[in-house]
Amino acid sequence: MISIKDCTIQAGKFKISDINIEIPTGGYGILMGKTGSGKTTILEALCGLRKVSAGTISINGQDITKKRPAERNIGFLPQDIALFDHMSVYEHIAFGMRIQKWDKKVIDSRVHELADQLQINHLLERKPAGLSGGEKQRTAMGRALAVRPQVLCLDEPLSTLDDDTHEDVINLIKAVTQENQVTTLHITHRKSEASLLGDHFFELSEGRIIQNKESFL
Ligand SMILES: Nc1ncnc2c1ncn2[C@@H]1O[C@H](COP(=O)(O)OP(=O)(O)OP(=O)(O)O)[C@@H](O)[C@H]1O
Repeated sequence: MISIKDCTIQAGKFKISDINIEIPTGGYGILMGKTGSGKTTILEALCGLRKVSAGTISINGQDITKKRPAERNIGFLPQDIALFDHMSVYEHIAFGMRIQKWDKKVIDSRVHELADQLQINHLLERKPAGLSGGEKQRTAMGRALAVRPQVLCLDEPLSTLDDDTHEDVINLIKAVTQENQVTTLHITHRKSEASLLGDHFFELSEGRIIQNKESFL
């Protein structure tokens, strides 16, 4: 379960208070709201990239408010995807597991398992230059999911895709998040994306979180 409780988060002069978001284990939370309303700021606080000055953040009942990003067991797909030019698709997916010093054979088998799920087997030796937008998204998704995080944070992961690719990747995200049993918080501006993927819906409006029962925000 993701629980953001009574949090105050600041980014420069920008500040949001009394932020409350709760998503049960295995749930898929959608966060919407106007541009500049603070959605990324909330996601960054959850991932540990931004401090909270009040309130608590916990995952599966464990208080992680003061933990470093690497200790939180959260997979993060940032808005700009942020792939590394010099690394192959294989190396991207293996990245977190190598840092955590997983056994080589286990890394190899996990890379192939995810590449299968994400349908990027044929791209494992390629570098990001020349990959399509959808292929880059899948690679970043593989990197985010590799170490079996409890929580996945997606910041507008599909914003650069055309309508057909968009639908393909939505179906893929749905399948992959279910297969990997992660609790997800996903920022999007698209209502269709929200209703196809989400089961918990939050809107950030004038600094307040409103929880909606349905996806039509
Ligand atoms: N480091 C910073 N210093 C000053 N202001 C910041 C900083 N980071 C973010 N902000 C401001 O905080 C506000 C919220 O930004 P944030 O990126 O969280 O919005 P958002 O809802 O994700 O927007 P978008 O939908 O456009 O991605 C913006 O006004 C932004 O300029």
